[in-house]
Amino acid sequence: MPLVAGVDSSTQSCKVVVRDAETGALVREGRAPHPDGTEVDPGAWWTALRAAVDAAGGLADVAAVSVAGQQHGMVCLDDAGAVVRPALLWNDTRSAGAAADLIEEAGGGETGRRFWADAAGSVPVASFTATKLRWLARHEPANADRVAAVCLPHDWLTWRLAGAPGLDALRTDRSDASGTGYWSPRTGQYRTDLLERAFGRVVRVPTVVGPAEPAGHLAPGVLLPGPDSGGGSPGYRNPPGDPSPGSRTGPLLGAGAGDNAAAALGVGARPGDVVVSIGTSGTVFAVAGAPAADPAGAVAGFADATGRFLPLVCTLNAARVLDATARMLGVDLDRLGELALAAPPGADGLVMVPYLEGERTPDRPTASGSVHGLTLHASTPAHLARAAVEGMLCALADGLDALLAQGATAERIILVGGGARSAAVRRIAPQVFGRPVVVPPPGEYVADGAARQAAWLILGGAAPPDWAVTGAEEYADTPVPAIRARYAEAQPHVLDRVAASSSPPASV
Ligand SMILES: Nc1ncnc2c1ncn2[C@@H]1O[C@H](COP(=O)(O)OP(=O)(O)O)[C@@H](O)[C@H]1O
Ligand SMILES: O=C(CO)[C@@H](O)[C@H](O)COP(=O)(O)O
Repeated sequence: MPLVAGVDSSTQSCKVVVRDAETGALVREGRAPHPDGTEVDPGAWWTALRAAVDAAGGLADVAAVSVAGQQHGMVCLDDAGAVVRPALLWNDTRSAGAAADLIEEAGGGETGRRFWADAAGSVPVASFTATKLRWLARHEPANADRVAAVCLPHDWLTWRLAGAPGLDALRTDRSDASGTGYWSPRTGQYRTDLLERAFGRVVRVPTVVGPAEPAGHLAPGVLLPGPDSGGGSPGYRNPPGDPSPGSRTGPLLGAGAGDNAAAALGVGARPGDVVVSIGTSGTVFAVAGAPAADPAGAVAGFADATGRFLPLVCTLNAARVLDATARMLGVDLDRLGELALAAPPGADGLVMVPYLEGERTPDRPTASGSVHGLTLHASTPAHLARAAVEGMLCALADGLDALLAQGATAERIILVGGGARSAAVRRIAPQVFGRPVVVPPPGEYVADGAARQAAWLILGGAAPPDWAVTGAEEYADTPVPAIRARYAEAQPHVLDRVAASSSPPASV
């Protein structure tokens, strides 16, 4: 009964699961929080990973570990392997202007968007690593000059687990490489010309390893309790010039994956499935046999973690819309759900357009959220709670339409992520999507997908081991098209954000 571990280093927290490699049975798990913010010292992820591993009872008995993580975040390393500046995360919108510039420089408009969709699978938006590199080159030239390598959150954590053994040992996988903007899902190769276009020069990037290939070995002692070297300056554990990714005797490290690709692996998504994930981001994605290239920019043409493809739509505003609305109403998430279900479908015309962090799909990086249709009758906590759930789901339903327009089929819609723990979300989703949704039991499907990849690595074979996901429940209801119609009317009418006040609001 070999054991394997999977890690999900996501936006809000780090989760670790330890599972039986053959059956997939859960043996133990742990988690630890991440700091808030869209700019984070990678050292905080390392600290959280160590704490989550500790809470999961350690990794002394596992045969392999894979790390999945939030996509796109820019982790820049200098020649000595130290982090150059805090990572800019996928939901940091400061590089929106850089995205527009990259499209303009490629011919602008439809020509520029088509260039990027064909070359990198996706049209640049502020989320992608390439645009963050452009921002760094323009706004922090001294930091840009120090960059010797750029990698992603999961690449960096895998490298730290290997003992930070030199920049040559950086590894990534297809799914996360496909979110950089300088890797082609169609050819499976880096486009260093696009990296140079974005950053002004070519820097080192992680080697892309196949879905069931090793990325190194867990370095002895790297997770033992004791002083943590943090993220700033891990330094080299191996002599400079020794490119071996860590010790050759510890548990194997898997290639890892972007968190959405890992979720697809964790829920066992197959062609015909559309997964809707409601975490910090809202994502709608499908497993596909061919790469997507959407010049409109709504669908990102990512690769998956099995050798196939993962066309995906992402919104910046999902579970935190519920957090924010619960905060406004002074209730917890369970009560928010009860309130939402107490109001009628359509919330008597009250609509929330939930662009609380700007928005990525549609591309409205400077937008703020809005509430429309206020009347005396609809001015109740229940109506606002309902409008929040419906608005968040309407944005995802628009994503589903975009995915279907790119040729995906939705024989089954699978709902996952922290937001799927809400009974209101599960029950309102079929009304908004116009189709039933399947909800697997609450779980950490990104970490599970990473663990399944680790099991594939040690068991071998042409496909990952069969780990049955049992106990899924179907939620069905009569579609209520009026909810989306009213949302479509309200959606274009939002204000731009104003700069946040530096002082906290006075307590009431
Ligand atoms: N019972 C619940 N009802 C509604 N939302 C929930 C519930 N439990 C957790 N969440 C939401 O889950 C979110 C975290 O989801 P998760 O998928 O772990 O995010 P991420 O992977 O982006 O860190 C939180 O913002 C929280 O609002
Ligand atoms: O940017 C994307 C996908 O393109 C996001 O899905 C991030 O990968 C963050 O994921 P979560 O932390 O919300 O799971």
